[in-house]
Amino acid sequence: MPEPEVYDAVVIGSGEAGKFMCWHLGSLGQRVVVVERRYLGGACPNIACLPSKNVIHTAKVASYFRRAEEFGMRVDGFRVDMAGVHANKQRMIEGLHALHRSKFEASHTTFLWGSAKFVGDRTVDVTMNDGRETRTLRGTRVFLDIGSRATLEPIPGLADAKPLTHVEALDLTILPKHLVILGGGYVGLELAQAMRRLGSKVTVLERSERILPREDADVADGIAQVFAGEGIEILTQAKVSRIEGRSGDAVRVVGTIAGEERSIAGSHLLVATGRTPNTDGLGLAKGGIALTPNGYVKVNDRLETTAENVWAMGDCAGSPKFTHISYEDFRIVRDNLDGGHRSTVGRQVPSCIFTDPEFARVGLNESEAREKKIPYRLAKAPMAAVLRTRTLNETRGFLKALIGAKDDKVLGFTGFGWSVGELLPPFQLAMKHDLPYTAIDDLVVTHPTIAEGLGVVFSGKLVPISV
Ligand SMILES: Cc1cc2nc3c(=O)[nH]c(=O)nc-3n(C[C@H](O)[C@H](O)[C@H](O)COP(=O)(O)OP(=O)(O)OC[C@H]3O[C@@H](n4cnc5c(N)ncnc54)[C@H](O)[C@@H]3O)c2cc1C
Ligand SMILES: NC(=O)c1ccc[n+]([C@@H]2O[C@H](COP(=O)([O-])OP(=O)(O)OC[C@H]3O[C@@H](n4cnc5c(N)ncnc54)[C@H](O)[C@@H]3O)[C@@H](O)[C@H]2O)c1
Repeated sequence: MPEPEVYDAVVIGSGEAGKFMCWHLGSLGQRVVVVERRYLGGACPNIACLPSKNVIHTAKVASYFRRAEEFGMRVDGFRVDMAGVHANKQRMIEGLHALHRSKFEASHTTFLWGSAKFVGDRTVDVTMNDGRETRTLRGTRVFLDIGSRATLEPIPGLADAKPLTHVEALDLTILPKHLVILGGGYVGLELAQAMRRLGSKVTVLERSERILPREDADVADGIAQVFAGEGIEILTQAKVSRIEGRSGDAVRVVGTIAGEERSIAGSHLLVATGRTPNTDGLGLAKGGIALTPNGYVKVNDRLETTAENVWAMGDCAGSPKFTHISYEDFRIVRDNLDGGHRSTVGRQVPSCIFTDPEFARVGLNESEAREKKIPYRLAKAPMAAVLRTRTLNETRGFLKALIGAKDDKVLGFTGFGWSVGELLPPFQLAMKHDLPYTAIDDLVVTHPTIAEGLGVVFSGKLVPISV
């Protein structure tokens, strides 16, 4: 083995946690190197959160064209130019790249484009993308933030069908005639509605009894109703036995829907059936880094791996797969390096699905309360009671909060409606600092804002629900 280049910190993967670790340690004057094989700044700005929200917003613009008459406009025909949709998204990504480059430069991080592979304790070989000589790096500390990728289940014919994943779907410059989507979860639902609004025929196949199987039935039903109104076909209880043909040309999904033999033909196939950690092919065992049975890096509640002075953060560590959670992973590790005692145990995991209307949740929902036998009092109100929604012609949905059966603690909040993701923080604050729900209800909130929902949700009686 050649003599390694020694750094204070070797960061593998420039995703959310990895880049913040570089910027933090670099700003302290430490010698930091990051190895990134493809995406400057990781998945979020390149192929996941931000590009998908950009395309989703463009699709919303398209939906406004279709709704023009409702607002008193006359639009004499319009046409979606997918190359233009793509170009708009690319411009946003280029801006994000510039931002990332400036932060890596400001923190004096050495940025290496290449793939890292462990060859020993805290030591990696880097195969450089530009074909130059392999470099060997050793870190006093090593941080893994290698992310995850779309799962390709071993369904006969699936790999040969060359399906789209979110990566290719977000890079389309032509509109699929009929997009068939495997999976009615986060990726499947967000992209289903966006592609439908841009003009594709869309069919979603979900193996469970309903889309978003972990969420409450009223949320899943609400989204299903909106989708039906927009002409999106949702087929639940889908058991796919094989795929024929090729995505981009003609593809056919064969199996049963609710027990009945079916064959669904489309022009394109998108897989959105969950994630697989990028932990293969990295020689982690050579670095003394163990994996869980599901292939995630094995970590404790401080995100320490089985190798001393090696941490894993984000998707690859099996953390809930959200950018804000990867960022929180970074904060936990950062604070513990400074002598803190932060842990992943019991942390809040807020989430938002950017369908239109969007769905947001933090803490307990009704299904979990039933499952865990936690009695609660339910506050629920329609979004139409938040008067801002009437000014926007966006009255669909509801808000609900779960309050303790015997005290005024906030157990959880779920919103399905216009901009409800913005309502999460006050509930989070109350939950984190043990404030009663009345602390939220008592706020003087600007009129007319969606934030008035914070009071509206409590405007009726709290209904006791026994479980
Ligand atoms: C379509 C889509 C939309 C999403 N939307 C949202 C959203 O709106 N909000 C939200 O919170 N979350 C969203 N997510 C989830 C979110 O994108 C991920 O949870 C988050 O990006 C994970 O970040 P990370 O820090 O784990 O690593 P990543 O951002 O995945 O970064 C890992 C990096 O490591 C690099 N890498 C891997 N192996 C190696 C190696 N051997 N050598 C060198 N480099 C390597 C990869 O190239 C990658 O750049 C979305 C996901 C998808 C797929
Ligand atoms: N807005 C956001 O924050 C956002 C957006 C996109 C993705 N994400 C993150 O990325 C993760 C991955 O997203 P995802 O949509 O790939 O996974 P997911 O777990 O959210 O949903 C996958 C869905 O596919 C279904 N499924 C699995 N195998 C199937 C099969 N063979 N046939 C039909 N249905 C099948 C599952 O029952 C599930 O409902 C999410 O869980 C989330 O953490 C977040």
